[in-house]
Amino acid sequence: MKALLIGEYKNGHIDESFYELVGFANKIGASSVGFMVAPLDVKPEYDGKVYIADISKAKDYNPKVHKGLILKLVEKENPDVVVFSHSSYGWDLAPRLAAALRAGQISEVIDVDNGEYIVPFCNAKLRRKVKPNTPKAVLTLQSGAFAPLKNNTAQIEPFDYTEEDTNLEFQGYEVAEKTGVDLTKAEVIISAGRGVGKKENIEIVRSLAKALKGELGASRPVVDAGWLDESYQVGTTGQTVAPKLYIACGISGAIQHLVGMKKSNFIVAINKDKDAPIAEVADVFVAADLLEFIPMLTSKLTK
Ligand SMILES: Cc1cc2nc3c(=O)[nH]c(=O)nc-3n(C[C@H](O)[C@H](O)[C@H](O)COP(=O)(O)OP(=O)(O)OC[C@H]3O[C@@H](n4cnc5c(N)ncnc54)[C@H](O)[C@@H]3O)c2cc1C
Repeated sequence: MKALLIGEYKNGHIDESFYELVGFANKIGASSVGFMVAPLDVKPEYDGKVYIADISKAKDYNPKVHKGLILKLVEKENPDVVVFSHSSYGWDLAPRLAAALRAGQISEVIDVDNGEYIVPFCNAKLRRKVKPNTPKAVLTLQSGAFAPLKNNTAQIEPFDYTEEDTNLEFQGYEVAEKTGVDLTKAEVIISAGRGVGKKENIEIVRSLAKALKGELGASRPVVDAGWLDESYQVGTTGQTVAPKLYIACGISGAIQHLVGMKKSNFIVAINKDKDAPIAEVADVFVAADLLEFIPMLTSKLTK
């Protein structure tokens, strides 16, 4: 098995997600080569060869140009799998590449089992195993699903730029405006999940946050339901946090939530389902109905 790992270079540095692709290749026992559009003097910490297309010519992003480069490299290296991060770059480029290669595309891989790729579905409530039935496959990997792997400085090989596309011009990155609460600086976060049941019950979690002098956070369904605004959301499409203490209340532990909070120093999960996946990352798991347990805990703390 050979993997072509597509890294991303953004705002002056290699995106750390590249090393998760390296970790993935290592996990499946594949040999690998890397590729990224970057300055030619970039230094990926990767034990192997990384092809670099000059970013001053190919620009940060242009789907036609970047696809053209990768197609050329696929011809040269003949990988079995081309691997992207499940980022906006990967979302846009992986399907284009798969269509051009007539290869199966598997999005949001979170694990591998005996040659089958595991991906979430039904809003990540369930997982299924998928196996491509084409000789090559194009994958995107969910961020945080594979442990990053860094090695020595890579051997760099400049990769020629030939494609041109004058119809599109890269305009730059725009950072989404931050409104509301900034959870990235909080030392204590108490997050409410769908398990709170209804908007009014958010107050139960808010009281605990107040008693612990912490900030209130939320999983996505709580935001989608309009119980809290999106500035409270933790996860892939919310904030990434690393507080000293994170208490997940009625949160199942979907990968998209875990990615945003699993670097917390100490994690407590309160969940009535003792088999909830959040148990895998929790230091303390309280198997209880949060509607009974949290008011008791808050009253002890405020006595
Ligand atoms: C592209 C994409 C991006 C996403 N981005 C994010 C993101 O940034 N952040 C995010 O959080 N999610 C995100 N999601 C959604 C994610 O996949 C999950 O659906 C979501 O995290 C589940 O939220 P939850 O754990 O609150 O709800 P559920 O999965 O419904 O879990 C509720 C939990 O509460 C427990 N529970 C129920 N009642 C009680 C009670 N009375 N007491 C105690 N426990 C109880 C249940 O046992 C269950 O474990 C994303 C999904 C997609 C597809």
